[in-house]
Amino acid sequence: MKVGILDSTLREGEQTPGVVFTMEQRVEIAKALSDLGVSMIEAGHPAVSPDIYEGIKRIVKLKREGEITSEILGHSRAVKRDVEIASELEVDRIAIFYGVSDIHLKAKTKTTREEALNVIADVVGYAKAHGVKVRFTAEDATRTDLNYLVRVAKTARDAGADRISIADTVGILYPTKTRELFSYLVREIPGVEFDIHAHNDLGMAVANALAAVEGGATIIHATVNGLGERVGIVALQSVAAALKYHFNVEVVRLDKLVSVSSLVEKYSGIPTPPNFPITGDYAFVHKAGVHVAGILSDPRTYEFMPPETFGRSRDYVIDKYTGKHALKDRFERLGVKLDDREMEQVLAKIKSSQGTRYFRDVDLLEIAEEVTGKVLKPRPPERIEAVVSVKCGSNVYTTSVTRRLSVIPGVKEVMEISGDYDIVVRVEARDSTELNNVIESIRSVKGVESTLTSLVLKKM
Ligand SMILES: CC(=O)SCCNC(=O)CCNC(=O)[C@H](O)C(C)(C)COP(=O)(O)OP(=O)(O)OC[C@H]1O[C@@H](n2cnc3c(N)ncnc32)[C@H](O)[C@@H]1OP(=O)(O)O
Ligand SMILES: O=C(O)CCC(=O)C(=O)O
Ligand SMILES: [Mg+2]
Repeated sequence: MKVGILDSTLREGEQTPGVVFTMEQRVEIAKALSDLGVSMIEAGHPAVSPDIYEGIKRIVKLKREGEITSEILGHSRAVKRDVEIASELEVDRIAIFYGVSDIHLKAKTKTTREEALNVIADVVGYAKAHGVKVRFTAEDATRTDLNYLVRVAKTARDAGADRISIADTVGILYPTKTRELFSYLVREIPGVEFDIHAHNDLGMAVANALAAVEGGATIIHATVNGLGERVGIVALQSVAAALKYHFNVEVVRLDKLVSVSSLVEKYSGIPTPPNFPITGDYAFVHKAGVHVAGILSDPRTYEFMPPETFGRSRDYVIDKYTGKHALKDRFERLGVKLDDREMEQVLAKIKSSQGTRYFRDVDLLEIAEEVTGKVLKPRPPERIEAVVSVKCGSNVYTTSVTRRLSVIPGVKEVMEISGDYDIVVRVEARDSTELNNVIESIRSVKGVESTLTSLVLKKM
C-alpha cells in the first residue's frame, strides 16, 4: 500500500485558536517531524506574516543542508502574489487552494464556476512556470457538485498540478462515502495523485483518512495532537497507529510519537487530554478489575497493540473497580504477603471507600496494616526516598500535571506549592535505577518543564 503523511502542524495546526509558534519553535517542530519520518511538511502560508515567511526560509535552508529530509510545502491562495512569495522561498512544492463549492464561490471569491476554473488554471500554471511542484487543493470539495469537482481537478492537472488535495473542509464525510468518492476520482482523473485533508467536526477524520487510502489516496494530511481549525484534523498519532494496525504500514517512527506530541503540546499550549489515543497518559493504563485480571494473564486481552511499539509501558490503577487479581499483583510488587482473607478485607475497605480516585501504594499499605495489625512500614530499609521539585511550563494547568504525576508508580505524594517551583513530589524507589526511571517518568509528563531532585538522607 502506497501512503505517506503530510504533516500540517505548522500550517493547519497554527490555525487552532490560541496557537502561535515562534520562529525557533517552527524550526524545531519541522526537524522533529522530519526525524519522525513524515513524507511532507506543510510549513506554513508565507504570505500570512513575516515570521512565518522567515520560519519557512529557515526550514528550507535545513532541507538544503540535509538536516530535514521531508518535502517542504508552502500554502498559497490562488493569488499570484501569494505564489510569488512562496516561490521566493524555494519550497519544494506550492499548495494552492481555492474554495470550489457553490457556497464558497458565491460567498467568498464571488466567482462563477467557469470563472473559478480560469483562476485555477491561471494560478496553477503561473506557479508551475516558477519551476516548482504544485498541489491544487479543492477546498470544501465534499460539498462540491461531483461533476464540477472532476472538472476542477482536471483543470488543475492540465495546468501542471501533479497532486490534488480533496479537502473535507467542514468535516462532514463518513468512511463509506469517502472510499467511494476517492475510488471515483482516482478512476476519472488519471495523471495525478490524491491527498485527503479531513477535518474532525464529526469525530470521523481518522476513519475517513483510512477510507480515502482504500479508495486510492496516497497522502494523508495530519497534525500532531489533531490541531487545526475548530476541532482540528486527523491526529498524526492516531492515524499512524491505525495504518500500522490495519495495513501493517509504518508511515512514521511510532516510538517517537510521544516526544513529538509533547513538544507540540508544549509549544502550542493546547493540553492533550489523558485519554487521547496512543500518546495520552492513559492510553495504556487499565482500571476495571476484569480488565486488569485479563492483562495480567495476557495483555492482548485489552490492548490492540503492545505499548512498547510506541515506546510506552502499561500500568493499572487501584480504586473501587479493582478486583483480587490486580490487588494481589500490586501487593506482590510491594513485597507484601497477604493471605486470601486479608486480601478480601483490604478489597472490602477499598470498595466501601467513597470518592477515592486512586489508591496509591502508601494508601494500600496503610489499609493492609489496619487489616493485618502488622507494621508494614517503613518499607524495606534499602529503599531510596527523594523529593522532586517540578516546574510547569507556562500555559499549563498545574492541577492537570499534579493528577498525572500522582498515578506514576513510585510517586508517593504530590503537593502543589508556591515559590520557584510549582509542585513537589515525594518519590520512593528500590534502587537508583528505579529512582531514575521514576524521575524520567515525571520528566516526561506533559506540562513538566524542569525538575530538581533531592535525595532524602535522614528522617526524624
Ligand atoms: C480551509 C483553510 O484553512 S484554507 C487556509 C486559510 N488560511 C488563511 O486564511 C491564512 C491566514 N490568512 C491571512 O493571513 C489573511 O487572510 C490573508 C493574508 C491570506 C489575506 O488577507 P486579506 O487580504 O486581508 O483578506 P481577508 O483575509 O480579509 O479576506 C480573504 C480574501 O482572500 C480571498 N480569497 C479567499 N480564499 C481565496 C483563495 N483560495 N484564492 C484566492 N483568493 C481567496 C477572499 O475572497 C478575500 O478577498 P477580498 O479581499 O477581495 O475580499
Ligand atoms: O490545502 C489543503 O489541502 C486543505 C486546506 C484546508 O485547510 C481545508 O480545506 O480545510
Ligand atoms: Mg483545513
